[in-house]
Amino acid sequence: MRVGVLTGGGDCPGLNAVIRAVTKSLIRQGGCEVLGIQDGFEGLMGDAPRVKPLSWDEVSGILHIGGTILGTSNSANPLKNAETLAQVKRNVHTLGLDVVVSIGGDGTQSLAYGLANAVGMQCVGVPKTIDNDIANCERSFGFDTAVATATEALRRIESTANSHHRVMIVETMGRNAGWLALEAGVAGAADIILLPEIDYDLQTIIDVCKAREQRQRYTIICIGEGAKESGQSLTVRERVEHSPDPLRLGGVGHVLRERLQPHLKSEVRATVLGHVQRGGDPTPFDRVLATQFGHHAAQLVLSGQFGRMVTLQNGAIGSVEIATVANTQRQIAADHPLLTMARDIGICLGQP
Ligand SMILES: Nc1ncnc2c1ncn2[C@@H]1O[C@H](COP(=O)(O)OP(=O)(O)O)[C@@H](O)[C@H]1O
Ligand SMILES: O=P(O)(O)OC[C@H]1O[C@](O)(COP(=O)(O)O)[C@@H](O)[C@@H]1O
Ligand SMILES: [Mg+2]
Repeated sequence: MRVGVLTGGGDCPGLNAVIRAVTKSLIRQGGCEVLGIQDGFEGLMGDAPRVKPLSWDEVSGILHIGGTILGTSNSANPLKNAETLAQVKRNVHTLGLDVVVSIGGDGTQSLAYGLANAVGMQCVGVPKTIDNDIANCERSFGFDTAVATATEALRRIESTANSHHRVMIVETMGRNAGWLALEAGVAGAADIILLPEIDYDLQTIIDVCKAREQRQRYTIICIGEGAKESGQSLTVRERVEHSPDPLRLGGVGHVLRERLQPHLKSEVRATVLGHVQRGGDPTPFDRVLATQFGHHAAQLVLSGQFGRMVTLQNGAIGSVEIATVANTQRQIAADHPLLTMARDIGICLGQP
């Protein structure tokens, strides 16, 4: 078999671990020829494909390294028109690919699903995201690393907040899902956690900060980039018009700072964690999970189970139809036990 491997969407710690595991399994168990497609679906677009052979040696020594040796794209749109679809179809044919392992998030899986339908390109999906927002997958690699980085940042912010008696806002990534803000907020002992799933009431936050001004004299707020005040709109950093998912979020921490400051005696400062959450080497947990995902993707390929995405459900590695994942997002349910726990121990979630 000749198998293509690509990484799509935002990069994420653990991608190289998946590339390594899937390639080694395919070579060792199936005697496959593996081709790395460069820069996500972009490598299958244009007049000629851009690929590099993935040999055993090529994927050795990359387990622990962040990012992706294949490069990635979070704006390529092969579904754009008949011309781009024809390019992909021709390039897949020229390369003689039997199947493409698409390692990526909701967007990449949506594209994989769309291409299977439009040009018959066979795909096996592997979920990746620091946002942990892929449907039917309780945990993707990259998330644990991002939580660890954001938690470390919150700890560092706390000592300076305490010294200056400030209200410190820490903004995490996560798009429209609050998993990263919630788990980092809990692990980093945030006093207030604001999530995209729960619109916040400004007065409630002011009240909590004022009460803490009297007692602890500092407050830590952890806010997910997709959070918003009740009645207000999302904070959009940038619009990428040609992308199917054009809104790039960011900056809500600063918006909240401006709203809060006039009401408080303490100084309010905001820190946007940004891409430090996506960069760097994966944690041991993510290295193991990514290796399991890569191995399982190879089993799906070798057994001809195309159109499926590897997943983790109830602690077990398995797979689901890519169709059930495309064009959906996994958000925190209103009755999630972590939310109940947070409220019960006195963490403010922005609601009265
Ligand atoms: N609903 C969608 N349908 C089709 N393509 C999408 C969709 N959402 C995003 N994309 C495209 O998928 C690619 C990766 O999306 P992105 O959300 O950045 O990464 P991820 O794969 O990590 O979710 C980008 O080229 C993006 O334009
Ligand atoms: O690097 P960019 O284009 O600013 O994208 C930032 C976005 O990518 C992420 O880091 C990861 O999202 P994806 O997993 O969907 O790629 C989001 O948390 C964030 O909103
Ligand atoms: Mg996405």
